[in-house]
Amino acid sequence: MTPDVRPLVAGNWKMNGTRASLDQIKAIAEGVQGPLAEKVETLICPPATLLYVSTALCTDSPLQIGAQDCHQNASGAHTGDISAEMIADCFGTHVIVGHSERRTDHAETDHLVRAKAEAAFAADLTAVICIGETAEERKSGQTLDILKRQLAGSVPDGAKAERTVIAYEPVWAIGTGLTPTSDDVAEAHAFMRAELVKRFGAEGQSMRLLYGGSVKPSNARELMGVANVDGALIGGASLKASDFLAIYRVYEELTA
Ligand SMILES: O=C(CO)COP(=O)(O)O
Repeated sequence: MTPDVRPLVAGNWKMNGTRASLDQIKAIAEGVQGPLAEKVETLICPPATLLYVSTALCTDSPLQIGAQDCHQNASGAHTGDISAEMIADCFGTHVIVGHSERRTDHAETDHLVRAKAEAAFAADLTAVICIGETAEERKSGQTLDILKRQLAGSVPDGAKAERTVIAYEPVWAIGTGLTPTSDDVAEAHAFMRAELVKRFGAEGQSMRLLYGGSVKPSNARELMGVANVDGALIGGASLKASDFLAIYRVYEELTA
């Protein structure tokens, strides 16, 4: 954790979820009611098809709803894409940009990710900007160089802590059940913090740095307890309300 920074526990449903899954959103929305919500923010990013109906289910809950991607332009001839403005129009509050699956599946570059984050800011959304090294890059000792390059390339100038979340997701840890050691997470997060402070000063000190990649109820306590880890970006385990809530509740102890 980072002193004076409110953690964020976020779920990325990826290309999973139909109307039947709305029961899980409802259960999460109910489960995050209570005093812990004053200390810890929560967010679920369902597929775009469920965005509007999900926000409607959360009107009485602190659970926030976001999207998984946006186009860099505000509108126009871009078949199949959605804009940040459309997400905001559905009462979404956040958008994930630069997830490694999009960098791979859609050849997204740091330059494009930065433009998407700028589009998010323009629509008054919080951008959850994802970065992380591949297994090969880690093996060859390039992890910190990759993080440096991705941070420099993907985070817009003028990014503010209030609207910027960085998610460190080692590509090799996503959906594999593998996680870095606490020491490796601590090293990566301390490095990212230092880079952000160098560039953004006090704003960089309070930007939230999430860890993502095989976060489960069984390892959340350890990972969330690492210095400069201000929450989680959870894939598979966020699809089940009981798992998501179990991860959220590790903060009962961490914030006590
Ligand atoms: O990619 C992720 C979240 O964005 C992590 O996914 P898993 O939690 O399924 O490893």
